Amino acid sequence: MNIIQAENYKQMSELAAKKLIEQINRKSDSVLGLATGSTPEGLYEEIIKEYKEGNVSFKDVTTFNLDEYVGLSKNNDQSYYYYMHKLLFDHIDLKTDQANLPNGDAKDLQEECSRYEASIQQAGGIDIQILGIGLNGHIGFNEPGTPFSIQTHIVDLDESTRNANARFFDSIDEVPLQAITMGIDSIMQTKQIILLVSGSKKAEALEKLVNGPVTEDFPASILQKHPNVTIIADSDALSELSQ
Ligand SMILES: O=P(O)(O)OC[C@H]1O[C@](O)(CO)[C@@H](O)[C@@H]1O
Repeated sequence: MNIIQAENYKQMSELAAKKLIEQINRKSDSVLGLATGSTPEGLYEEIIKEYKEGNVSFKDVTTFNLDEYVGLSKNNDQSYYYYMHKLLFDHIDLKTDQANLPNGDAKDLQEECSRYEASIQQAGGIDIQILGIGLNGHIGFNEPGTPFSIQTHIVDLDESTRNANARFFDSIDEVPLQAITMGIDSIMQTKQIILLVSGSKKAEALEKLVNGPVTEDFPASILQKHPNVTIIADSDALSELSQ
């Protein structure tokens, strides 16, 4: 694993944007894997800035998001569909039909998982995947105990994850109980991974990811086995590693 130390959140976001833009400028029809949560918000701001300055175009790019809540419609302002449009897609020249998220409002969720996984394969696989990490080591919404062999699937969200994400909702009761997420196997099949980690709250999780045992009890530990992972972390997140 290659670890890049950023001074702070802004620099982490700039470095990640630079890597994504280099990828697109090298291969205009790149397939990007995108993440939600607080961590990539700065990355998306940087990308929009670079796009507006004419440094990159997304017209041939395809994107796949990691996950989506079950039961929220696209118009719900807590859905990841809404988040991605508001924070990125509405500001760049990515074609709407090239921007993919699991449909958490599908009638047949199982079928939706298979359809989503197949559409990633049809697009030729993901060239570069952006990841964040949850405090309990989740990547996407793959909670501790998720089999490493699983592809896109429906998950019951951990109480700790619902609590962590309650800050985006009016109350914890409104946080969905389930989500659709790309599985660990789907993530491991991506060609390159950029993991973003910011803040002292994530320091312990990052230390476990890098130095801990590879175990389904801590899903992110599987990244030790991926051939091309770059971690971009700020100094607060790296505090447990550098001791
Ligand atoms: O960036 P945050 O908000 O700390 O979230 C960490 C991770 O948790 C999720 O939001 C899912 O809860 C992931 O999509 C994200 O990578």
